[in-house]
Amino acid sequence: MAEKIDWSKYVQEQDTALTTEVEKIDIKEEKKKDEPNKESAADEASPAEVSLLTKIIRKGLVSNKNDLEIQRQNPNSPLHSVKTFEALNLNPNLLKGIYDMGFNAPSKIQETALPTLLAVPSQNLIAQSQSGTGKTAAFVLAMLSKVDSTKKYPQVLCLSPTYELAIQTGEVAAHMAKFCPEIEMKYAVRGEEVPRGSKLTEHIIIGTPGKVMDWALKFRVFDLKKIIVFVLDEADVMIAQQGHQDQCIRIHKELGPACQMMFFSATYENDVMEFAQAIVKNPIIIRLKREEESLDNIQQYYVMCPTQDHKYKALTNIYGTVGVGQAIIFCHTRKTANWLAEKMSRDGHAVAVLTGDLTVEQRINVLDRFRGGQEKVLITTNVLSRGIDIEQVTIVVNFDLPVDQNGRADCDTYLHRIGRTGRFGKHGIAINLIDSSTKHICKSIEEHFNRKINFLNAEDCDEIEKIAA
Ligand SMILES: Nc1ncnc2c1ncn2[C@@H]1O[C@H](COP(=O)(O)OP(=O)(O)OP(=O)(O)O)[C@@H](O)[C@H]1O
Repeated sequence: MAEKIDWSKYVQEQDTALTTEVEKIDIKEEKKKDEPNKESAADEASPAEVSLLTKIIRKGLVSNKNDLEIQRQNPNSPLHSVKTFEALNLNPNLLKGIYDMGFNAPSKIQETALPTLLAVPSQNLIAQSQSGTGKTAAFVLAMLSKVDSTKKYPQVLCLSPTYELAIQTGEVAAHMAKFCPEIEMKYAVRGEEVPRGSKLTEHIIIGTPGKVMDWALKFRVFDLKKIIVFVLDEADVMIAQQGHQDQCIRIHKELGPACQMMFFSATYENDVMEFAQAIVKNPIIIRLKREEESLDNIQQYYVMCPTQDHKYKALTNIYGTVGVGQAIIFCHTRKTANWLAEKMSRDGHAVAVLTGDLTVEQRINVLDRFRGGQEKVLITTNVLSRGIDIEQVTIVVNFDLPVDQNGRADCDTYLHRIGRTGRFGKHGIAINLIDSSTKHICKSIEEHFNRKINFLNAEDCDEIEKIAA
């Protein structure tokens, strides 16, 4: 008979080993600047909130103009891309599900990642691609393809950082598996309970780390050793965020050596990527090349405004003249955002405001209304800087330029703020309201991206009309 393992001892040992490894790699728990802050500080969201809001705000596929960079540690790994879903030799009922979702051809990340995800023998993957480029659909398709429905136990495990994202992924899976009723799924999220002593018979588990850990390690309702596919969605958040990190790593440690790893994220900080590579054996790595090109369709301007009131006047002038589409206005603090929202509302504009004051539910509500066009102007802070993917947004205004904790130009945030308008070859306009004390920041941004930011006279309606044409 096989020797009985003392799991609690085993888990403890693994934890200690892992903690040492994590410390060695020096993953920051969460950056201080991401913490909810005092009134005067910049308003930032946690990565988990950002990813949730990003998903909520976005509709439809974002076409990725940037190249993906592929690295592989094992040169013998097969690498090819596919231009059609048929070329993947999928179960015909899955293919039917894909077409039923309205997908005609794979997106860039799908054409690159799917052959690796579906390869036999299985191949580990760490993939990065921007939000909305089809990552979820890619790993869901791989999850469904790998299931052996004749075996009545969990074989695929997908971890998401939040309840909402787990449900969203489950909904994608349910739609894709519409014509494969034999594949069964189970959510391991809050509110879902399983009787102690029972064994799960579903093939796929989609859940949050805490619940999955309870089910797998405390109640033992399924066996992590039998999982053949392990998906870490929002891997960046999962690895870098305290709480999630410990749980994911514990779960990961329990998986069998042959389990296929699929790590997906829109962003990977370097230390997180380093850590991912330390725990995923021989992965193929698909990384996004830097987004420099995303400024191509966006005309950038600056307007000189000596005071806050001048900024306000410039803003209403520009918006009143351009008038079409929707606008997002970024402020540095919640206080400015609320002040501006109040002033614009008083002047009869339909504005929405989204700051870190609101609960996640309230933010979703605000975004839903904005996406539905109920408000034309959304005033926000950095809480939303990485989540702008609303097609009808034609103007992004930096009421305050993004700066880092040291008051220097925050070029990454600038790119995130303005880089989501002007998609699909459409023109987008970015307007920066500056004064003599922030002119140098505008200059730094201009130099960083090597893209001209032109002067705009906000009192000259003809000129404004010209830029909007
Ligand atoms: N091949 C495709 N053809 C058409 N639409 C697609 C395709 N793949 C995905 N989509 C759609 O594009 C949208 C974005 O896809 P998906 O949610 O998979 O992106 P994502 O990269 O996972 O985004 P995020 O990082 O926000 O999770 C969804 O509405 C999805 O239904």
